[in-house]
Amino acid sequence: MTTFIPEWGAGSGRALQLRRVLQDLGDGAAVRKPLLEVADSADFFLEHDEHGWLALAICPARYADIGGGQLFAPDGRDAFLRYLGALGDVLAGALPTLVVMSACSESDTALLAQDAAAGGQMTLCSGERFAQGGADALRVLMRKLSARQATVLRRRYFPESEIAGLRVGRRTFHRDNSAALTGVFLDREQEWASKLDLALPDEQAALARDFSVRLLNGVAGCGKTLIALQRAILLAQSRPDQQVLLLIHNTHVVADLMERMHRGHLPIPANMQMFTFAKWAIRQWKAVFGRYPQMPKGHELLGMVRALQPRPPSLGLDDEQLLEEMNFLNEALISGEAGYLAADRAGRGFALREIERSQVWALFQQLNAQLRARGWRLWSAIAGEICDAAQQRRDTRAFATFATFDHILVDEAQFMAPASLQLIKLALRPGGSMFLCADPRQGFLKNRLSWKRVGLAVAGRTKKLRRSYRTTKALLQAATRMLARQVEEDPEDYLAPDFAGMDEGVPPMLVTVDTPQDAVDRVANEIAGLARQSNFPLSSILVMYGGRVSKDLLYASLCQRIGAAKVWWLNKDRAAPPGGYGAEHIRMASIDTATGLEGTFVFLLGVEELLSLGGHDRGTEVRARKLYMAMTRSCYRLSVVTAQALPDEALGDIFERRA
Ligand SMILES: Nc1ncnc2c1ncn2[C@@H]1O[C@H](COP(=O)(O)OP(=O)(O)OP(=O)(O)O)[C@@H](O)[C@H]1O
Repeated sequence: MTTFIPEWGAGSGRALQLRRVLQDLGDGAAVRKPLLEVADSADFFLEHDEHGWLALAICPARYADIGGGQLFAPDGRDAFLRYLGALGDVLAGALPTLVVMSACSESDTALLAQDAAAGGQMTLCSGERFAQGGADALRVLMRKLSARQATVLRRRYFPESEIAGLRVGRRTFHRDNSAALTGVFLDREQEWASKLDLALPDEQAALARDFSVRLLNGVAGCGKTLIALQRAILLAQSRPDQQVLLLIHNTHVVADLMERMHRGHLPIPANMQMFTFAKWAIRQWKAVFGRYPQMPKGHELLGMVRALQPRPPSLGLDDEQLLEEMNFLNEALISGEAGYLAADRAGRGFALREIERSQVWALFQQLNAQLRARGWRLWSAIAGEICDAAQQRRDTRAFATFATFDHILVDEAQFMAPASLQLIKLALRPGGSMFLCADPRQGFLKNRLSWKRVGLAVAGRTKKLRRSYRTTKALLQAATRMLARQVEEDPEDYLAPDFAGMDEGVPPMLVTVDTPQDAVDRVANEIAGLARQSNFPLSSILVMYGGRVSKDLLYASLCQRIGAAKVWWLNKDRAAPPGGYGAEHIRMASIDTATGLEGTFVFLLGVEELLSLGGHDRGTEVRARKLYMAMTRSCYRLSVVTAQALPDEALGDIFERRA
């Protein structure tokens, strides 16, 4: 089937007829319509894997308007000739162009063609002939373009699909400079996904009175973040009177994207904003309540929870589990005990009987009262409090400074709680659109929740992407095998990766050392070795650490080996690298905040806890998903360094072991 980019809905009779012909081009063909204003553009650009390219222009002018026959009216004729001249000018005439004179008869079109002396790569035909000739006639007219010509064409008419500022990835050290000349673009499926619903006929757009939602489900590294970013920019550029918001889960990814945009010379349009959800939610809270929310520090909060627990604890929950359950109450927007007793806690990892739920509810009330007395609140309460306030006032327009948007795009939506999604919905203007990107396999932070349960009708509005551009086959297979062994996937969300055509690569490596200090030394040594090889940019190196090593020691060792200005500790220098954008640096991040990041060479240490898999409880599932996320950060080589010997059978067929 021909891929229409953007997809067309049912339109007028004439559009349907056109679509029918183009549809017959079949598999391997794409029909692109420029979405940004480009002077003198044809209406469509047809690309066929075997036959090449063809520009297609539909000219609705009638013969008399152009001044056909012997009485050529100079104005109409000149304008028509200028129109043809501009169309034929693309790629110095190398691109064949078909102009369909949709309102002219066959004979009139023949006269026009003669008179206009359209020749070479320019063909004129009547609407009738176009319908008769069908896709076969189009294939005959198509011509292959060189990679460079195709790049010039795509940069001119579809600049939004070019991947700017591409940094890591295996091609970085293949020293493939040809990418600069031939460009790297979203693949057809990605481009299609990035432009879904962007050319709805008016009658369909009017149907989306409330708001429209799309879900992009994709395997790790299939380009979800990229697609969300490109779509947000395109929306902002093509609809300058509308407001666009891109929400990203991870602060580091925002910083990383800013750096990438800086490198690709891509400015953020004035009507687009990019935030982490947390930062945005705090701003919205302030807009509603007039001040910034205050929250206790982690240890203060745990202390309060501990003090609440009866002694000896009768609930069988440790302090962290109790706090997690209280956060669940906020995140699931549960507002009363009855609601809690009836709530679906599937996937929470521990069961609670009715009497226990009542106890938790009472403790939750006590904690909230204590927090309130100090002017504090749980972070998890932020989104729900705004939603409640909106409900009481019935309308968010009552909050003068509450920001609303025409389009909201959410990356890593698998981490969003129902309350967060509710807040996002609240910020959507009527008729707005919501575009969610998710990889359910990496969803280790939130409990299994279906989109339906959070009020988002994504059935039939979900696109799945299975091809990873980041990792190698060996790495993705290893991560997939590890996860499959530990986690029973939800069939609704299951997404089998497509391994076809991937670089083979080598399996991940597991290095066992004696102590956590040795693990730090080993990683610092390897990185110093890589840094000495001038063909590996430092930015291709990512170090992720877990709780079993000293992060300060790791940072100090790396700084000592390669220089403090060359180590970007993302959890410390949150917004920008120490040497500023554009400078070379390795990146170091806690595994808890590494979602969305990537590196050609990835080092993972201090994660012994994650490697002790086994069993099928919720804790194991959470650890396995986290390990899966971490393993799929690597584009090429992954080294895991552990200070704890693992039994051979544990991860024997997942990792290649090294001493
Ligand atoms: N068509 C493409 N051609 C070349 N590189 C691509 C293409 N699509 C994506 N990439 C690259 O693949 C990498 C992964 O993309 P991205 O981070 O957007 O994936 P993701 O689906 O968000 O991953 P994850 O969910 O695992 O964080 C990026 O380096 C991106 O630039």
